Amino acid sequence: MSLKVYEATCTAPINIAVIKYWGKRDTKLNLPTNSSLSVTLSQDDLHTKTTCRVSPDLKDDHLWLNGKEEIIAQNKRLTNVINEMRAQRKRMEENDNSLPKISDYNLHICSNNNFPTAAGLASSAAGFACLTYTLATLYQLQLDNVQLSTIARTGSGSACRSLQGGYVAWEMGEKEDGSDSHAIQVATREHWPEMQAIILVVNDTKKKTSSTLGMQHTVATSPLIQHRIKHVVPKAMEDMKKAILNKDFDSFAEITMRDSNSFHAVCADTFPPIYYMNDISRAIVNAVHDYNAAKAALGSAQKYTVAYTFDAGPNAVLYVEKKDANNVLGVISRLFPAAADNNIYERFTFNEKEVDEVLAKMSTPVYQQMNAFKRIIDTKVGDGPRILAKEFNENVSLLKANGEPKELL
Ligand SMILES: Nc1ncnc2c1ncn2[C@@H]1O[C@H](COP(=O)(O)OP(=O)(O)OP(=O)(O)O)[C@@H](O)[C@H]1O
Ligand SMILES: C[C@@](O)(CCOP(=O)(O)OP(=O)(O)O)CC(=O)O
Repeated sequence: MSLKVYEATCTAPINIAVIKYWGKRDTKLNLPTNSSLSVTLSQDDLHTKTTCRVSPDLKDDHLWLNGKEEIIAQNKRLTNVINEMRAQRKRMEENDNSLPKISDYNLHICSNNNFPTAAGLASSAAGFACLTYTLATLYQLQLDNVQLSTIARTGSGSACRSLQGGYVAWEMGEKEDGSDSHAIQVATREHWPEMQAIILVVNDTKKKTSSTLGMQHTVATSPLIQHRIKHVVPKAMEDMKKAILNKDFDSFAEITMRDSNSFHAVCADTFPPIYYMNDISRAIVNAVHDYNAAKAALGSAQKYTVAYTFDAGPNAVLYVEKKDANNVLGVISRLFPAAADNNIYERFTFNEKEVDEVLAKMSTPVYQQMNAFKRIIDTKVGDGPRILAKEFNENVSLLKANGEPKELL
């Protein structure tokens, strides 16, 4: 006879930083050398989904990521989060005898990302936020989002910012134990609903230098990062919070682009240098500056209509207000053409006359190589993690009744 099963399934969003986290002062606890700030993107488009189950039936702990087993004991990031959540549950059980002793049961975890893993699309952020949130739901822990963020941080730094929706700051903190290094919401997604993001996926394969290692090399070898930490980021954080609260797109855009450039400059200052952006990324940067100038010349009251940012990879994330998103994409479709048999732009309809008007004021040449993008994701600002089920539900769970992972769809 099968014994009682406790299970939870949740989803969590990715976040894309507009002020980047790059550098650790403590590599075990993922304590950063600077604060950072990000925008949470909609889970309707990109998300991690995770099911966690405990039961006296299960013989060992197991975790499957995108259908493939990961050995938990060999992955410090996973053990950090899982051990801490178990310990929290155990303390609760010790203080309340009426609670079932589920912290002693083995765990089966199944997690799927609906987008490429380890390709610079913040999979570790969504992944560890989802793991933390799903375990908290399973174990019924009474922790708020700020407390959860300190635990998710020990899995992957950027994950602490995916526990809330909207605009989220990760305050670096000062304490050695990391208890004050957590994420705080700056504004909800409803505060600035016009904000949209367009992700131009240039490459969706696993990157050569992981963020974890890349930032450690930068801290160890780059003199420039000291300037970034001490003088650039503190002011950018203050100015960015004001820009968001005032819904001031010009300031938001300029700080975002400058910070992306500052981050890639410290990567280039690393020895040997790290280059995440490629020729297509740089062509996008030039096109965005040219586009902004053309719009201003055509009488736009804004200095910037669109902003770019690049994480540890060549993919561009463009932030743009809803009123401008279609025109920006229309111009991109002309400058980065798709071959006749490539339908990447097909789902969009552009006002070709308005696209021509902007292009006439621009000097960026058409990119010679066709099919620059593997995929285009147009999305909006989103909410924090969602609970899909607090018990086993066959339709929602990623695990079969016998505890094995379901086949990937
Ligand atoms: N759903 C998940 N559950 C648990 N761990 C995950 C999940 N998704 C990703 N990870 C972990 O995160 C690692 C990828 O992190 P990495 O920082 O290299 O790439 P990324 O997060 O996609 O890119 P970046 O952080 O630079 O934007 C994976 O190899 C895996 O260990
Ligand atoms: C460029 C970034 O995306 C780097 C993210 O680094 P990670 O959070 O993936 O690093 P670890 O803490 O080692 O897991 C910038 C950012 O998201 O702030």
